[in-house]
Amino acid sequence: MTVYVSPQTQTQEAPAARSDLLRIENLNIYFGHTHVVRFVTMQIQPNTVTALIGPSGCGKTTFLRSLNRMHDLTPSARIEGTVNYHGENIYGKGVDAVDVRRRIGMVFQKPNPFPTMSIYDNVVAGLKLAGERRKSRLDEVVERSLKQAALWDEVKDRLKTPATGLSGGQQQRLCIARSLAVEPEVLLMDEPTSALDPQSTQRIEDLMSSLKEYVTVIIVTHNMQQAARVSDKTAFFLLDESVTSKEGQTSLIEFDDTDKLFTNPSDPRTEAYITGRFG
Ligand SMILES: Nc1ncnc2c1ncn2[C@@H]1O[C@H](COP(=O)(O)OP(=O)(O)OP(=O)(O)O)[C@@H](O)[C@H]1O
Repeated sequence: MTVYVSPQTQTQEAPAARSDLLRIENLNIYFGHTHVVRFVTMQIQPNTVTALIGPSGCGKTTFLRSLNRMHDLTPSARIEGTVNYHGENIYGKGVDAVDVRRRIGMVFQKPNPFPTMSIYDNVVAGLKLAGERRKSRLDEVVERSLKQAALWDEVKDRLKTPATGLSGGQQQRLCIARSLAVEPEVLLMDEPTSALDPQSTQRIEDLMSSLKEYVTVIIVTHNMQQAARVSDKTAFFLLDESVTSKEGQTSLIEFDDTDKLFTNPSDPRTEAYITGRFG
């Protein structure tokens, strides 16, 4: 089903199969002359958690941000290749980036609730912006989203108090609730626990498996144990400058079931990384 392309720009292409929620093909990302993400091709299946791992600077965040057009406002960024969402390129002509970001949401490294707003208003900020005013509808979305983000029980008696009164971990779950409120299909998470204490990290990790019921999650993490704990699939990224042939120049070294990648990787570079020999 086409969900974000205006009627004039819809293509006649048949919709992709449900198993092809996101199909990334030959994706290259440059900042100026620097080739940061190279020839990445991968498919993301619905209702899965995919972890992106790899050494610092290998382009994980850059890749993640390309999946909902977050580089649009970076003048030096250039993107080649395609990111097909339900069979249509999100970078295609006439595609509305705001609409893409509603369907493919993002949670950032540091919790960033709107500081002047209450817990309630944070959750419904996106819906209100889209014109929703019905109190019953807003109430319903607040309860549903906070429950999905495993925060409802902790805040249900203080919804109208400032979001800044919450702990860091609670603020991050509030940001997850805020993203879920507009019912995205995909949630991109950029190291969502790196600013949190171990207990809050654990809460978010626990949340991950239930989130899969509602959304497809793609998460960048520095923490390999976390990737192994929370994800179904893992993608290992690396910029291997020793490879000179164009065919070999891909940032995506290995992409497989998480169990397989961590126990029996196919590529020696993956093995070297997961056993701590570099990075
Ligand atoms: N806006 C930008 N302008 C120029 N270069 C950038 C920009 N954003 C990222 N880069 C560069 O792109 C490369 C990849 O960065 P990126 O943040 O994607 O890596 P990463 O794998 O997520 O690293 P880390 O694990 O340290 O967060 C780095 O060399 C970085 O300096």
